[in-house]
Amino acid sequence: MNGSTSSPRSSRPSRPRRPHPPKRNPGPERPPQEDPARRAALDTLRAVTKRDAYANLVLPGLLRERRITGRDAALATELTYGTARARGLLDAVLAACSDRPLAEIDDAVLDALRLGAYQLLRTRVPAHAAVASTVDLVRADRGSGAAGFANAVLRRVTGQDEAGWIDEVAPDEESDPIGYLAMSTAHPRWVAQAFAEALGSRGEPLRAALAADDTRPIVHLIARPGEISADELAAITGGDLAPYSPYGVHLADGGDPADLDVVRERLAAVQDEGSQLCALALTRAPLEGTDERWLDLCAGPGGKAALLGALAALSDATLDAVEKTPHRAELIRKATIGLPVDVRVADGRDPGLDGGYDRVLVDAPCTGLGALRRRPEARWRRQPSDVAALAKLQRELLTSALDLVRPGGLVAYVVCSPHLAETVGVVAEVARKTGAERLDTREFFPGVPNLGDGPQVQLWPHEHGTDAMFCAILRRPA
Ligand SMILES: C[S@@+](CC[C@H](N)C(=O)[O-])C[C@H]1O[C@@H](n2cnc3c(N)ncnc32)[C@H](O)[C@@H]1O
Repeated sequence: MNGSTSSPRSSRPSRPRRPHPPKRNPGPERPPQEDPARRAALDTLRAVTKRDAYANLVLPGLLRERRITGRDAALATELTYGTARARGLLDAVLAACSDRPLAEIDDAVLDALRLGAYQLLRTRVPAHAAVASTVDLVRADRGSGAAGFANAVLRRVTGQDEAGWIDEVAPDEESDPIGYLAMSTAHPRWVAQAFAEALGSRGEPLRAALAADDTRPIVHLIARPGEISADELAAITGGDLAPYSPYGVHLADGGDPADLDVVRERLAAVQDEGSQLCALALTRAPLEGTDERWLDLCAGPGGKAALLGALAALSDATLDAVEKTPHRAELIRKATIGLPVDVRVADGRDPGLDGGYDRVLVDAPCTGLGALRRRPEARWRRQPSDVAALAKLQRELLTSALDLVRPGGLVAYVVCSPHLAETVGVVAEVARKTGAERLDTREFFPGVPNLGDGPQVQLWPHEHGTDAMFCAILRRPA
């Protein structure tokens, strides 16, 4: 606990909480001075807390609606995403600075406190501005009593910088290195533990992997094979050729890629380079016999299906795309217009298909722990209890894929997660039960460094600049 905390939790008598003053009472001291960037940030954080919204979907709409642009928009974005990512660390600090448990603090006040604490600990916003602007927001939303409380808590936060607070609230680094790294990089402990197990590290690689979740990902585009080359796409967009995917382009900065003419005309699309590489790996693995019927068993919203469909068109093959959710199946249809792709709404575990496919992709539903940098709040929303149910579904889908592929045919199992229970755990068990052969998948990622001991491939943001995609290619026994 912070020594300056005025009334320790244990000494507080339990008594009914007073209702907050009416919302419209601005308090006697001064009228609230709302800053549009911080208001947009707080309103987005409220939507994340109240209705499980995605910050990166809510905020752009709010900015547009309120005509917030330029530096204000940049500030709102930085504060919103930064606060959502750092939530666990901010909560630990706020708990140390508050004389009541966080669970007893009004949601709206707590979200504002997080926003204020984030500015104090992780930005260069002057402390007085961070405190005053947050107190103004709280006063406007919850009145002067709550504003006084927020002011007191945030003043305690100003007592130390981030490093000082980490020393105080994190587990001991020597005896619990994973717990320490989890707190200092603002990750739930179970996520840090899962990364540590996948990396085989509790040291620098783990720190780098966790830190990479706080970096803003560069937009990756894919030049649709047969329509436009990566060189042409790079020249049109001013981007750089991707280091590993022959179809990939990295966009330097700024702007909404959906506004690009090449994207609107479907010559290119937004797709992480790791996703491109995993879909390509399936097509690169050598196959004896026929090679004309491909299947994507979990295809929505259609990113990999569009790439596979374009490659299928170039090699006289066809692709069947299965998706359980009708609206996502519709997205596949849109993404694959003009390609030899047949979309079917079905459960991939029993899709009612004849089988006999030459190549099958299983891009299974997963925790998404490999793409935490894309969804600011995701690390706090996922629960360790999600993993077992997903792993069961993943095993069933992979088993179904091996059933649908012809003898000697190939299956790529892909997830956007490094969690061992979703990756090697699934592949090892299904391979054992079905007798499928695990190929050295690293061979189908030519030029990509640091792929470990194989046979599977685990990509990492801090190593490869991609999402943490996992890929294993299996062959059904002939
Ligand atoms: C990781 S996403 C696939 C991403 C896609 N391959 C792409 O590149 O755009 C997994 C998809 O599987 C779908 N899904 C979930 N359970 C399924 C099931 N039992 N059968 C088929 N699809 C399922 C989800 O709706 C989701 O669209």
